[in-house]
Amino acid sequence: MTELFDTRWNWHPEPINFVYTYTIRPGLAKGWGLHKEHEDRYFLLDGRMEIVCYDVRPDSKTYGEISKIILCPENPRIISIPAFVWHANVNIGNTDVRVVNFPTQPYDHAKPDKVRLPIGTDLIPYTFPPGINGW
Ligand SMILES: Cc1cn([C@H]2C[C@H](O)[C@@H](COP(=O)(O)OP(=O)(O)O[C@H]3O[C@@H](C)C(=O)[C@@H](O)[C@H]3O)O2)c(=O)[nH]c1=O
Repeated sequence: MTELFDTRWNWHPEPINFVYTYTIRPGLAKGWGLHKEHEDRYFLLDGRMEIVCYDVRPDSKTYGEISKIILCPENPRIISIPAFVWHANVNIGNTDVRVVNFPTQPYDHAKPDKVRLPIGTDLIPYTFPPGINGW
């Protein structure tokens, strides 16, 4: 049994109003993606996932930096990705990754809050290992 979210933790000021799950096959990445309005809040259900982040918030102390977070079953946790942080979610294991996302806004089918770049872009100073394919 693993709890995913509890407002009494006072971990995040925004309530839950929308939840979905996604899968990433081995060797694949969802990225790069950036949201201008909402935060993503991820909880890993299965597999091993590395999130590579590139912070383009001008007022951030990590502006211009790359950071990486690994989500794995040995260390269950919920993490948030702020708006205006590019992120690529990479399956670094041999089995499917399954993640629950509790974004701070519901998905707008008519106008998705999402900007994409290919993972091989020159605009982000990061090179993925050979064999990783994005969208
Ligand atoms: C997120 C979402 C997508 N969709 C649809 C729209 C589209 O046809 C299809 C795939 O959409 P997406 O490409 O946005 O979903 P996905 O490929 O899961 O992209 C993900 O990428 C990472 C980097 C993120 O930042 C996540 O927030 C999420 O956007 O699913 C929904 O119907 N509801 C939803 O809540």
